[in-house]
Amino acid sequence: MLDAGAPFGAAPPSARPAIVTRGLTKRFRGGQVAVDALDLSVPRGAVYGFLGPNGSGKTTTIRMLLGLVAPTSGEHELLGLPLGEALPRVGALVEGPAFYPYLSGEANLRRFDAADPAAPRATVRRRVAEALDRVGLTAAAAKRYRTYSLGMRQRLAIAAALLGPRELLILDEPTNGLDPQGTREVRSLVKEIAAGGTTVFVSSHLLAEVEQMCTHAAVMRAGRLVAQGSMASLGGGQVPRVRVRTPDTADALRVLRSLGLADVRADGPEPGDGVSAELGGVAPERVNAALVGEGVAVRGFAVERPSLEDVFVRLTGEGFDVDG
Ligand SMILES: Nc1ncnc2c1ncn2[C@@H]1O[C@H](COP(=O)(O)OP(=O)(O)OP(=O)(O)O)[C@@H](O)[C@H]1O
Repeated sequence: MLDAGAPFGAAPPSARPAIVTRGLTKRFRGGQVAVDALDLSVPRGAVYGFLGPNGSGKTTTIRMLLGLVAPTSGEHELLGLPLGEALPRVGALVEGPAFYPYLSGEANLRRFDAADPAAPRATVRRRVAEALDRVGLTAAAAKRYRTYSLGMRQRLAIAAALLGPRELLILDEPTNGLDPQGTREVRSLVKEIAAGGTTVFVSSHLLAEVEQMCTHAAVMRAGRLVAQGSMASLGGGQVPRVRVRTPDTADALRVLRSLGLADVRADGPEPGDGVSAELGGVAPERVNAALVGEGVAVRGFAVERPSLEDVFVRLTGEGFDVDG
């Protein structure tokens, strides 16, 4: 929680979350509230998925975080620092940079870097080489941009955000418009960048993407934050259950209890309705072997994993595109 005294707490900057917002609000002219009293807290080292349907306020939030648009009210802090000090340590991909099709990836990055007055000229060669290496484009550095695949183009855009040492990377829908191959490339790149210690804040309208890539997530609905936390806590309360279809209800219940499973119950009043229990840490094959070993006729056996999709659809009242 934020400290009531100092705006964002008294801890030293390095001990504060990578992103904190308090009451962050954007009301556009015409009265529409795009972002409504947002309280985010992004832990250091997280891959933080900023999830919400189109129009839920993700881009507007990111633009406020980066100082590209002024909030109507509320405040925020990046890396525990005033925005001017934080921004050189933050890489961002909001609207993809416009690259020249006839220039190489390397030449494009040099041009991009030249447009940043804060970037030290003397080190451009090394910084461009490092950024290309980080996104796996060293071998394609001299090739013209127009020959790049969609995934390579997006990796170059991320390289542009990595031209300096970054503690925080903010990416707005980095897989939007990519083919499945490009999407895989960008996802694994995000994981690699995070493994190197950079906090990544990534927006997406794709639930599956956030599930695969992120350690934490926030869920937006119509400008409001409806949930945030670790992926485990967001799916909280829903533990995997084992479900057994069998006519031998009483015996099956006895075996499941003997294995120490929790919440063991018959799934219906009729023989054959089956039984179920929370799996806990017990391996499903052990459960099945125990049932069969005790002579229970197992006609069906399934482990039902908790579905974050169910949780998120309930929170947002809308379906997510889960095929991403
Ligand atoms: N400059 C603007 N003027 C007026 N309304 C705006 C402006 N920018 C965004 N909005 C509105 O604010 C709301 C939130 O938009 P925003 O782009 O932040 O959402 P989003 O979650 O990023 O969605 P998308 O993924 O479609 O970009 C939308 O209803 C949008 O129409």
